[in-house]
Amino acid sequence: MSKVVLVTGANSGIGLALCERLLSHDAEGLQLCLACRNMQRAQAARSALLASHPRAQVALLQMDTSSISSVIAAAQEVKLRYNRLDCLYLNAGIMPNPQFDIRAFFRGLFSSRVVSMFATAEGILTQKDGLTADGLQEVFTTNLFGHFVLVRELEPLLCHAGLTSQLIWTSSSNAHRSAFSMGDIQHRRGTQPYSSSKYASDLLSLALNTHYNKRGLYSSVICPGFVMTSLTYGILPSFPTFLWTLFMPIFWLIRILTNTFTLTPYNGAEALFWLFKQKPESLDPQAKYHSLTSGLGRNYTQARRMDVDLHTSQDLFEKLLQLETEVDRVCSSAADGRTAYSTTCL
Ligand SMILES: NC(=O)C1=CN([C@@H]2O[C@H](COP(=O)(O)OP(=O)(O)OC[C@H]3O[C@@H](n4cnc5c(N)ncnc54)[C@H](OP(=O)(O)O)[C@@H]3O)[C@@H](O)[C@H]2O)C=CC1
Ligand SMILES: CC(C)CCC[C@@H](C)[C@H]1CC[C@H]2C3=C(CC[C@]12C)[C@@]1(C)CCC(=O)C[C@@H]1CC3
Repeated sequence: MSKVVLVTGANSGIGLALCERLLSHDAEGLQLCLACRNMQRAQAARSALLASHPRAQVALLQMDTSSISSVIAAAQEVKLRYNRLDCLYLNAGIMPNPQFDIRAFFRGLFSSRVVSMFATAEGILTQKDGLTADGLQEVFTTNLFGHFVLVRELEPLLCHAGLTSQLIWTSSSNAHRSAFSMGDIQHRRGTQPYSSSKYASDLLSLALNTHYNKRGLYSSVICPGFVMTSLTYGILPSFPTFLWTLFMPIFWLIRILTNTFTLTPYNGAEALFWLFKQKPESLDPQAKYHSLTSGLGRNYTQARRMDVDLHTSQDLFEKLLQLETEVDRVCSSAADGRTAYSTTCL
């Protein structure tokens, strides 16, 4: 029986490289569904995949993870098309308006924190977040909450008696506990919405295991390392792409110090692909699976313990459930014409 795999943010970067790797592994035994917000880019990605795997089954699904109504409509469509889902990759993500602190970077270069700075970008990167049409924080909704709603909506396809399914989150080494606050899960007030959203995905994955393992659904988290994609090009927008290419020899040298410099989307997708081949029951719910590339260019996956605890993960899960109910209430009253479609109160 062919496996049904859905990937969000599949039209570029790490998501697209993952699709390519999955099809190279098993082109005919998969039903791959690319969930993307921009159908033109999605179509281009599908054509590229079919060019190298002409017999593959590759479907497209329109979904904008920053819009809750779009996520719910997409989930409805998935339920019409498939009767089960084996693997759901929660990969779509944004880091809008990044601010790179050059001074902090140079201070870090000449400190004992240099390796950790290159691996995690701690202390050198902030972002300016915006609001979605629903009045939610954009980074939180795109990276985390839209995916949470998707999982909840797809529960009937993911939880099947006697069978197992997998959720695989693309998190980051930039996920820091210090950026996250339980009193402000959307990160309305801080300057590190990206780090906060990724730390929240680490917590949420643990909570999802607590709630769903007994129903055959397992959740894991990966970190792709530092990969050159449109997301990272956006960090230094004044840098033309060729300058990044000129830096490649420096990055290869840094890779000798920190094997987190995976650099290519293919290498970055290593842990995503590795997890697909594992028995979900055998995975550690408290581990983050890192894509790593050695100085000699060898790709491998390594599990590292996450800085998460059950109590905090449970608190976040409950807050997300509350927010889901609230968004649902606002959506239904908007549909009845009772209130404007806005959740600025959340
Ligand atoms: N590159 C890196 O070094 C690292 C990346 N990551 C994570 O990897 C994931 C993939 O990023 P990466 O491949 O680097 O970057 P890309 O920008 O290449 O890919 C991001 C993907 O997410 C999609 N996306 C963004 N916003 C939405 C939305 N609202 N609805 C649906 N899809 C959306 C993009 O679609 P569109 O083309 O329409 O914008 C694109 O397909 C992200 O979660 C990122 O945080 C984690 C650690 C390091
Ligand atoms: C010679 C200079 C131009 C080098 C600049 C390097 C930095 C731009 C990068 C060093 C560590 C990188 C990093 C990320 C972005 C780019 C760096 C800050 C991420 C934050 C990208 C997104 C993630 O999820 C984690 C990455 C950690 C490392």
